[in-house]
Amino acid sequence: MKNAFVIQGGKPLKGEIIPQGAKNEALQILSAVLLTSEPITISNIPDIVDVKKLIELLGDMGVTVEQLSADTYKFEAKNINTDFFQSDEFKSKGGSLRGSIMIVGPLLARFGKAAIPKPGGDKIGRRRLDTHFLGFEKLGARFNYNAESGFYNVDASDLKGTYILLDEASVTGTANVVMAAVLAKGTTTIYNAACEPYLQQLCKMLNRMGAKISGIGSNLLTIEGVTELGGTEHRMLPDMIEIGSFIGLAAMTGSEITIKDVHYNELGIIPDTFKRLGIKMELRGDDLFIPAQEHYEIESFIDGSIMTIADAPWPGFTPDLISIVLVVAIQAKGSVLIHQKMFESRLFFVDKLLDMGAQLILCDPHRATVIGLDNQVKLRGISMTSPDIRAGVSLLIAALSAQGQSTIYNIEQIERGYQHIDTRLKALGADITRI
Ligand SMILES: CC(=O)N[C@H]1[C@@H](OP(=O)(O)OP(=O)(O)OC[C@H]2O[C@@H](n3ccc(=O)[nH]c3=O)[C@H](O)[C@@H]2O)O[C@H](CO)[C@@H](O)[C@@H]1O
Ligand SMILES: C=C(OP(=O)(O)O)C(=O)O
Repeated sequence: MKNAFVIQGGKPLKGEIIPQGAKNEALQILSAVLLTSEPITISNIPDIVDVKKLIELLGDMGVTVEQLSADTYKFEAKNINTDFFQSDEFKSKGGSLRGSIMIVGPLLARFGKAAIPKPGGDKIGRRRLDTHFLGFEKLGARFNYNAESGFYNVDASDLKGTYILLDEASVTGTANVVMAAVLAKGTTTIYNAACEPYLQQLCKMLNRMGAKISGIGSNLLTIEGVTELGGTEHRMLPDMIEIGSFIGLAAMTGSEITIKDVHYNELGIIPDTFKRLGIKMELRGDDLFIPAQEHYEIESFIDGSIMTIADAPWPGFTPDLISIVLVVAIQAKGSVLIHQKMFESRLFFVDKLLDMGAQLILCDPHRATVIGLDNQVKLRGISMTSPDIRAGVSLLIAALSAQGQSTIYNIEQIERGYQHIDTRLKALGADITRI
């Protein structure tokens, strides 16, 4: 299997790119098909490794999966084999991606039991699951850890609605608890709920299936339990993290790129955050046009102090774009403090950027100061390994902007979340070879 990209950098790109369907929405929406025995048709499903793994896992459990077109599937969770959850196969497949944790909520809601293997996902710091466990427990679930098998078995034969104050606004945690609560008896109130567009999309889909969720888009959700849910159709939003990545790519490589059908109103603070780095963009209909820019200048705060870009739960700036912002700042004019608050190991990839010639200081595991080069000096190509999905794309952007050849190993990390990325960037003129 070919697992590296060789990139000849320094060539400006040009053209149109269509963002894929959202990875993190897809993982929630696909898990929700387990909530009903009726058919659910989902379109704009991204063709990426994590999503394919989850679809395969659903099939292993007994869900009928029919692919209707390249990005549209029909699912029918009529006959679910609950014994599968104790198998080694489930342990290895379920344990290989983060999103698999979200099948637990629907399974508890519909079958009263589930098992949880330790989930995968990026190694970007501690990734605890307390919010999921505490939420399920509040609804009446009981956990039993089997040290021998490495599974948490959960029993939830009688879920009852209640008031739940989440210990943090966890994205997958909120989705999981919502999916458990929709079929619980009585009313559940979830406060400090995460409210990313992923969750809004999930709640809207559940309501179309017959659920009664109000407060969508806020951090206070009220869910009146119903006895059963029916089928529906759902279309995934474009991936806002991919859109942010393409904005960064355009700026850093001095390219003119049009990002098609971005659903601008769902992008929250993302465009404004890139604008704070001085990146110009224009909304044309629902397409985002990024002009070729030789220079972009980082703004200061109103009091004249140095700009800080930090992540926060939605509607704050998503942590999944912090690595991209960091890389793009390297060729800006001015300085910026990048603060990755949520994850403690997500900035360590900057040692590769230093090797490429970036001017930055890693202040501590959470913070890096970038002193922009203003395109006076180009980065130089090197060989490097991608540690996680977003660092991987950031390194790819850096490599495309650099002089000379770069090699990025471990591109499985990138392909976990970016669909056919080499082919799509080649269509814009990028020189990328897979080896
Ligand atoms: C499959 C999926 O959807 N993955 C996303 C999901 O992961 P996931 O749902 O696993 O992440 P969580 O939202 O649970 O939390 C992420 C990290 O942030 C910390 N935290 C969380 C909330 C908070 O208010 N304060 C805080 O510090 C948590 O302790 C944890 O370390 O959300 C993350 C945070 O947007 C994203 O990076 C991941 O891409
Ligand atoms: C960290 C991410 O994904 P996961 O939660 O699947 O590891 C991400 O999408 O940036």
